[in-house]
Amino acid sequence: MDEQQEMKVKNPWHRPHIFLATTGIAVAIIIMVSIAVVQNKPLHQKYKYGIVLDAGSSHTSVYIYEWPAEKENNTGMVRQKHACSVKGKGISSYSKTPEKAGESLKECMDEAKKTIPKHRHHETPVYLGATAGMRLLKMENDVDSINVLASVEKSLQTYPFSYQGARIITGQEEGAFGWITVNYLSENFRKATGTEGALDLGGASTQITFVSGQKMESPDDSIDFRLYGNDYRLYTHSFLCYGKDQVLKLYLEQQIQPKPNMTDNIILEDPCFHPGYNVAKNFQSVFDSPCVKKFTNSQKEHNFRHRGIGNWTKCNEAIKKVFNTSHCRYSRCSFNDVFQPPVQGKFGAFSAYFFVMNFLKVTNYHSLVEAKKILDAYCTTPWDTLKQKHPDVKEKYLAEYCFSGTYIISLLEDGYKFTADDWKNTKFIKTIKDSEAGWTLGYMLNLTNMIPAEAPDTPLLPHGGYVSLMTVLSLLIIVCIILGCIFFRRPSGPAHKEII
Ligand SMILES: Nc1ccn([C@@H]2O[C@H](COP(=O)(O)OP(=O)(O)OP(=O)(O)O)[C@@H](O)[C@H]2O)c(=O)n1
Ligand SMILES: [Ca+2]
Repeated sequence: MDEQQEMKVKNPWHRPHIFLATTGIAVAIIIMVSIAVVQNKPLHQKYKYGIVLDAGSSHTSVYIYEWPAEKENNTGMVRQKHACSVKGKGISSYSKTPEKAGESLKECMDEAKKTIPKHRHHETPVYLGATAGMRLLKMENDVDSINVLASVEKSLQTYPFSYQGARIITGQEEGAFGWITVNYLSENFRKATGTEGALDLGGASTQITFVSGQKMESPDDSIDFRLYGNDYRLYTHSFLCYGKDQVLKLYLEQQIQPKPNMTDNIILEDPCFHPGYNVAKNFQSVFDSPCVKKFTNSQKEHNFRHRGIGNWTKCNEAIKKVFNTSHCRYSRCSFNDVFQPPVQGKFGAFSAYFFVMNFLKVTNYHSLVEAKKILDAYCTTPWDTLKQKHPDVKEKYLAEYCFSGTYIISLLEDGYKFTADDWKNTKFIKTIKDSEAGWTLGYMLNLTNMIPAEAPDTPLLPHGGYVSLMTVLSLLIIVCIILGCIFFRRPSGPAHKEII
């Protein structure tokens, strides 16, 4: 045996399996270190929290959001941890007893204190945004609206959180932040598929928001955003008085056609209410809103009889009249002389869109024609039959679903000019990945700068992928070490024997 042969036998590096095992270990270690450096993320996430109060016209909700502290600039990371519905009506209903507006928040805010870990309290921002109910109160009586806001502010400041203000948000903010919420939760800002529009139907106002490539003819209805490195031109409009409760007042006012010499003998035969529905109502209580103006104060003292006749076709015809389509100063309008480009893409419809359609069991799997048939059948159902069938549903809601469902279809079709295809592209939603759809999340993301204009640097891998890869590589190293040990120790091959 020559010298070269002897070297080969004595030097274990010359054995291919040892060489392979060592190279495997080295490569695995290099990959692991590189990924760990790029990933640069602790395994135990620390969570941060934020609180938003949605002071709506019909009720107030307190939302608690949470997100991993290290990932706050990534889309889809903030989620709803908890929601609490404040007992009673919206804060605008306390216009004559403002101190009660603040008191009403106590239960839900106490719950927030328990839900959020104590050491995070002082850094948790709290925002209150009031919507159409307070916009209407401000129009009616500015001082009353200031007092109500002062009362909720005083109450919120007694909590250990970081109070950031209570204000009436604009209809444009309400629409735009609802759109941000929907697209943030669906992670559409990073997808090539584009964004979806947002439809919000509240008690007092309604919003439509979508990306449009058309020329924006009215600057008030247009907002430009740069989010995660993409530019978006949004069309958004909020219709005050066209929420589900206020539009019912507009409709009833039109049905009654107030006359100067009105008495208590007025009977309203209403196609949007069920046969057998027969309730005495007070003009004052029905028409207590700046949205309806045709009743004089003396007329409001009277009562009227509200009788249902359950006729969907007539109901639909009557509802159409709440949309004024006789003038349009732009190239195209939705209604009431409001500019609107043609709707485009998919839509997520939430709040009362969902409550009403969910009750009626109408989805976008039904065609528009089928949806109308379902409503027709519902509207003609006698009132007594309905009450027996749904003993747990609040009577006020139950009585109004025929009107509200018909209004929703008319708002989409006659108001926003949705075609049967646009209807198919519209989903009625309550939540997206367990977080409620609405303006609050978008509002908080904006105020805490959690939606950057440019795409933030993202980790190489999602957390799950990172953990899996590290595990596989660790196993590979262990296997290589074991193999290496075995082959190092074992005398192998005939060459060895020959030496001995
Ligand atoms: N399970 C429910 C809950 C609410 N509603 C009704 O749906 C409407 C809208 O509710 P919401 O979206 O909560 O309206 P607000 O936010 O209070 O009103 P706005 O946004 O106009 O200020 C209200 O008439 C409310 O009474 C309903 O029909 N069924
Ligand atoms: Ca609302």
